[in-house]
Amino acid sequence: MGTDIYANLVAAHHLYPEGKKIIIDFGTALTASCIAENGETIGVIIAPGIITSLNSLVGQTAQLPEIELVKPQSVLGLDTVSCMQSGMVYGFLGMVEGFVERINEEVEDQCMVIATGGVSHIYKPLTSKIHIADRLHTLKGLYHLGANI
Ligand SMILES: Nc1ncnc2c1ncn2[C@@H]1O[C@H](COP(=O)(O)OP(=O)(O)O)[C@@H](O)[C@H]1O
Ligand SMILES: CC(C)(COP(=O)(O)O)[C@@H](O)C(=O)NCCC(=O)O
Repeated sequence: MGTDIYANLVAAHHLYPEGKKIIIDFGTALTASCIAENGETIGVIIAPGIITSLNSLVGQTAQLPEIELVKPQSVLGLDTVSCMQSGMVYGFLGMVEGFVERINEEVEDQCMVIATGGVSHIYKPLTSKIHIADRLHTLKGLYHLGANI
C-alpha cells in the first residue's frame, strides 16, 4: 500500500476514533480508503487524479484549452471552457459521491468522510457527502507515525 494511503488511514484512526471512516485524497491519483473502528483497513479505491485527468484531456486533444478548475455557472455549458469545467467538477463530484454511497453499502454503515489533497477544497463545498476537509490530513498521519517511532 502507498505510504500516503497508509498515512491517511493512520490520521483518520487517530483523529476520529469513533466509527468507520472514508478518506478521499484528491491528489495526483484520486483515492478512497476505508478504515474500521478497530483500525483495520477495510479497503482502498485508486482512480485517476483530477488534474492528472485534465492534463491528459488537454494534452491528447488538438483544440481543448487549459482551464481553471472552478465550478461553472451551470451544469450544461455553451462555451468550451464551461463545458470542460462541468465535466471536471461534476464528473469527479459524481465519482466521489458514488464511491461514498457504494462503500457505505458494502460496509453496511454510514462512514465519516474526510477529504484531503490538492484540489479537495473545490469539491468539499459541493456535496454533503464529505464531512470534513483537511488539507493537512496526510501530513498529520505522517506526523503521528513519526512521533511513534
Ligand atoms: N492549491 C491548489 N490549487 C489547485 N490545485 C492544486 C493545489 N495544490 C495542489 N494542486 C494540484 O493537486 C495535485 C497534487 O495534489 P497533492 O495532494 O498535493 O499531491 P500528491 O499527489 O503528492 O498527494 C496536483 O495535480 C496539483 O496540481
Ligand atoms: C495511489 C498512489 C499513486 C496515490 O498517490 P498520490 O496521488 O497521493 O500521490 C500511491 O498511493 C501509490 O503509488 N500507491 C501504491 C499502490 C497502492 O497503494 O496499492
